[in-house]
Amino acid sequence: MTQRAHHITSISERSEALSASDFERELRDKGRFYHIYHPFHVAMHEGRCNKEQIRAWVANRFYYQSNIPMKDAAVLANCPDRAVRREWLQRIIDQDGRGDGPSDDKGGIEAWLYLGEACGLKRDDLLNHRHVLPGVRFAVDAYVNFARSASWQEAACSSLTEMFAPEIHQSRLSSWPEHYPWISSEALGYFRKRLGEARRDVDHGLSVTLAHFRSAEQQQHALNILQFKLDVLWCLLDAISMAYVHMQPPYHHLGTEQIVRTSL
Ligand SMILES: O=C(O)c1cc(C(=O)O)c2c(n1)C(=O)C(=O)c1cc(C(=O)O)[nH]c1-2
Repeated sequence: MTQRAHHITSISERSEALSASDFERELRDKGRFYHIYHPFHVAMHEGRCNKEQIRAWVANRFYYQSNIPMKDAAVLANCPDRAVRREWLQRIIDQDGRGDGPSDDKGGIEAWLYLGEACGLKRDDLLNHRHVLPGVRFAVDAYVNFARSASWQEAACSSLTEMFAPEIHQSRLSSWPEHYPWISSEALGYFRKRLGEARRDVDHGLSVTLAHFRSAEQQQHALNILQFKLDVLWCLLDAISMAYVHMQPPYHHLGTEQIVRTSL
């Protein structure tokens, strides 16, 4: 806590802009706040999650997954630069795929549904977001709304948590087969697929960010945006922990009483 407070002060007091390489180093240093260090993620990595907790994570994380293409469509909608749009479009295709035929790339969302079904979840329940906790919904919606209202460069910067994603996907590929052998290894295809895609996205997002945020003030703004996105990811796991580790989901005092939720 003290270390973090000190870190933030030291950057915000700086009046001169950092060189591109120092700025990149500061952005990468934010990896200290990545959700790979969240107690739920650590437990998942170390094989301490039960089936219900794994299923809860997969179902709730799917809400993030489903919203990524809408977030990327918001970036496109706000971007007047055709060359950037051409490149950014690939992110939507990565998630949505190109079709459902045997030779088509079915995309990341379909790969996540496959993972969900391999974990014992129902496809319809995933698609209807039946298991999604309010805290997860609010955090993910905050990310999408940010991308809608911010400039496309700010939204590009917010995607930079992906700098830390290959390590987290790799950690799941390495530890899940040992700890959770009831999930087939083909079902981990999504994590494999993202290793390369995330690196490519980061090259693009980083080049946009380094070129756009130039003054000390702008660089600090970019670091704040990245922190906001780290907060989004952390909050997802907080909500999941509350419900499935501490066994205190929202309104748990009412016992098994069903909540009727209709869209607003
Ligand atoms: O499972 C994860 O821990 C994780 C984290 C992140 C991230 O760091 O934002 C992404 C993904 N996965 C991911 O699969 C993905 O497609 C993705 C896109 C983005 C983004 O902000 O545009 N983040 C992430």
